[in-house]
Amino acid sequence: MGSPKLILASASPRRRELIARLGIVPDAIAPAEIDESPLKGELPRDYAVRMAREKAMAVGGEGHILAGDTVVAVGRRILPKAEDEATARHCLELLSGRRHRVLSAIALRSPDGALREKLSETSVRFKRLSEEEIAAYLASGEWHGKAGGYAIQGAAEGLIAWIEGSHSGVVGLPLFETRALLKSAGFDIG
Ligand SMILES: Cc1cn([C@H]2C[C@H](O)[C@@H](COP(=O)(O)OP(=O)(O)OP(=O)(O)O)O2)c(=O)[nH]c1=O
Repeated sequence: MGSPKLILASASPRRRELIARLGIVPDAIAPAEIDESPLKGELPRDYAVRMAREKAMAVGGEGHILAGDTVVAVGRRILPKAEDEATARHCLELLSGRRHRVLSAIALRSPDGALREKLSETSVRFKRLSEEEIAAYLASGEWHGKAGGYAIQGAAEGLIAWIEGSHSGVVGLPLFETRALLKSAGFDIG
């Protein structure tokens, strides 16, 4: 018997590319529209898991539904997705020269209603960023729409001194956790 059907509840091309590295092509892609505001006092990891779960619940269709959510946190503080340059600058100034965490949660809803979740946690440290480095990175535009105002899969990796955890998790879909979750749901993965 082949693998069950998979629906990827995501608008992110990066999640599609990452899951392809496991040899999986989703049967359908269905972006989840949900309210992504954190609750008052919500911890970063709780927020990431809740978002992944809500995305998996928001999408319909026949098959297993996989969703993910990636959150950048400094201590208990959840950084925004940078939609404008001022926000991106603010994030980069905050991340400069210090360690932060990237929480990447995934949720898989099975046709029988069962919901499985996993969380990947990665520590990342940027070098101390000079004004020139920040200005050049802002000019690249790569921060646009990214949690925490950077994308490790682009030029920002040249500014990252150290990472411990899951590189794919930082990009948006932790492959170790995703493979384990899909396998436990009966997917045929080599
Ligand atoms: C830190 C970091 C974030 N990001 C991106 C991934 C996500 O686009 C974004 C986190 O937002 P998410 O809400 O996790 O994902 P999304 O809105 O892009 O897609 P969807 O909800 O439809 O699945 O930040 C990177 O691409 N690279 C990085 O290094």
